[in-house]
Amino acid sequence: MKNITFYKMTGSGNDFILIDDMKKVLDKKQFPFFAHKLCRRTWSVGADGLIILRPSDKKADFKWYFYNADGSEAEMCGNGGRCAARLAHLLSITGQKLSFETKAGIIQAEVEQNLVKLQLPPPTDLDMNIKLTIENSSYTVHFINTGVPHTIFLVKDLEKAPVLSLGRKIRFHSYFQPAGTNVDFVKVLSENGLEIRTYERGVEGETLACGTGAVASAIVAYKLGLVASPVKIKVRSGEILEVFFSPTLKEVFLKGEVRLVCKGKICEEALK
Ligand SMILES: N[C@@H](CCC[C@H](N)C(=O)O)C(=O)O
Repeated sequence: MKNITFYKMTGSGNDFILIDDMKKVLDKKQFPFFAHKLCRRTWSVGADGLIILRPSDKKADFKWYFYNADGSEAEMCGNGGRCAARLAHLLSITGQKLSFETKAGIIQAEVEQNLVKLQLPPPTDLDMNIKLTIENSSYTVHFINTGVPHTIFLVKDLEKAPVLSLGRKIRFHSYFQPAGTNVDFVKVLSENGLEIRTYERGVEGETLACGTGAVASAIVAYKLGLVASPVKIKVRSGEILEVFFSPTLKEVFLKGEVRLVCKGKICEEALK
């Protein structure tokens, strides 16, 4: 790992370490360990997740390996996917229109300078109006899988929403086991506008943005008759993600800004 080049990128405030391993020099078995060590803030590079680009076995431009900060592997990540697409284009691994292989299927992407649009897999497992009892209080939530599992909780006051405490209780609630869930607290702003805060599985805390969470929130709000496509979603960083979809939800897109922050070499001590 020593002397390996990494890139730090942020997708609307969701930050990632990216490594080009198209030549397959790294040991795949160590990817979870690298994620766990490198994503530690203060002690290492620090990020919400680690993304490793490798050649695709199927008919895509590349295959990615995505790990959360705790070293767990996730099937998909909307903001990470937008970062990976932009990096692959910047490194001339792909053209402006590209595809990449994930555990959630092949994702299509389009890069236009710092704006990246992804087509996500059609959502699955929609489960509306779930009644949860947590410490003698009842909550009505909604579940959807937009590549990864998300639970949506509609709130009126997002500033006062107990994202960490209630988010963690919902994330680990028996109803969602064994996979667990990400939890999005959602406020409806208008027919085409939402604001969200997300508790992320695998980061085990609030992140500044979540792409699959933005998509999940927009689709659940659409199913409840609260919004129509396109939906602009304000995330915790203050940035706006755009989600648009066909009425049947067979085509779902996520668009937003991506920044390349820096490029560097991993030092041995970053893994200590
Ligand atoms: N931040 C991501 C989602 C990353 C995966 C998630 N933490 C999980 O384990 O399900 C996004 O932008 O979609």
